[in-house]
Amino acid sequence: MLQIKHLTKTYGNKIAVKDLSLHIKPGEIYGFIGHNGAGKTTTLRSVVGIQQFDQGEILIAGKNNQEDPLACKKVIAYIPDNPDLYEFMTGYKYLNFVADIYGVDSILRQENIQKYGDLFEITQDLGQPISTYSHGMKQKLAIIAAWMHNPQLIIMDEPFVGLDPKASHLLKGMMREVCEKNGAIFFSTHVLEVAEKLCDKIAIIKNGELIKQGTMEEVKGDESLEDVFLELEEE
Ligand SMILES: Nc1ncnc2c1ncn2[C@@H]1O[C@H](COP(=O)(O)OP(=O)(O)OP(=O)(O)O)[C@@H](O)[C@H]1O
Repeated sequence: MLQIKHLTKTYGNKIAVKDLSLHIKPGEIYGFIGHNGAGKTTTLRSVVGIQQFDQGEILIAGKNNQEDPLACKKVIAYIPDNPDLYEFMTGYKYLNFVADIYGVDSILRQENIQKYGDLFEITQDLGQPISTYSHGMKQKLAIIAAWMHNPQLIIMDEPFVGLDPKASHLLKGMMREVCEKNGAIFFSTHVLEVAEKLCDKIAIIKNGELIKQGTMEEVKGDESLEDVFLELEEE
């Protein structure tokens, strides 16, 4: 579903990501963890095609994201670390705007807006401008927008930040559902307890370089993910 091959990205003299390779298969929830400034956002932004990179290749469902960006964007959804939405739009307007971009038919969009609006308990707020929403409400709206076109690959940067416990629980279930339909999820998080419970596989990045990856068992063995992560950080 997603193949990152030898990705390198520099900002001036700073190497943000160095020779990073990862393979995420259909049906997998893949967690991406690392210290602040490790290179997670840089990697995710390169995958979704909103940032140029210096070297490497990224394939999404077999297509190169630089040579065929539209085909790639059609099958993915991206939730950035900060839900910077169009504040002047109402929630409804924003969801319809996203649905228009992806060509979602009117029946499916209404179903999705109703279903996820009710589940996240923001249906009654969808008529209000986004500028009046709390951080968590904006995050919920960004999640509903991401799920609007039934994407095959969902990329999320710190998706649980700002969500209340019920919404976090709901999102975890939605992530699992995507994978049961043979989709895949690649997401960054600092919440290691969530990663440990939720992820099939995990990659740990340190100073731009991948230092460990594999199934949860391969990465942590009998230890907790937190202990393994802290040990690797010390090395
Ligand atoms: N636009 C930019 N210009 C210059 N340097 C940048 C830019 N964006 C990121 N960096 C640098 O690249 C490195 C990786 O940053 P990145 O945002 O990818 O880290 P991260 O792992 O997502 O961190 P965090 O967990 O804090 O969100 C950091 O050293 C950061 O300072």
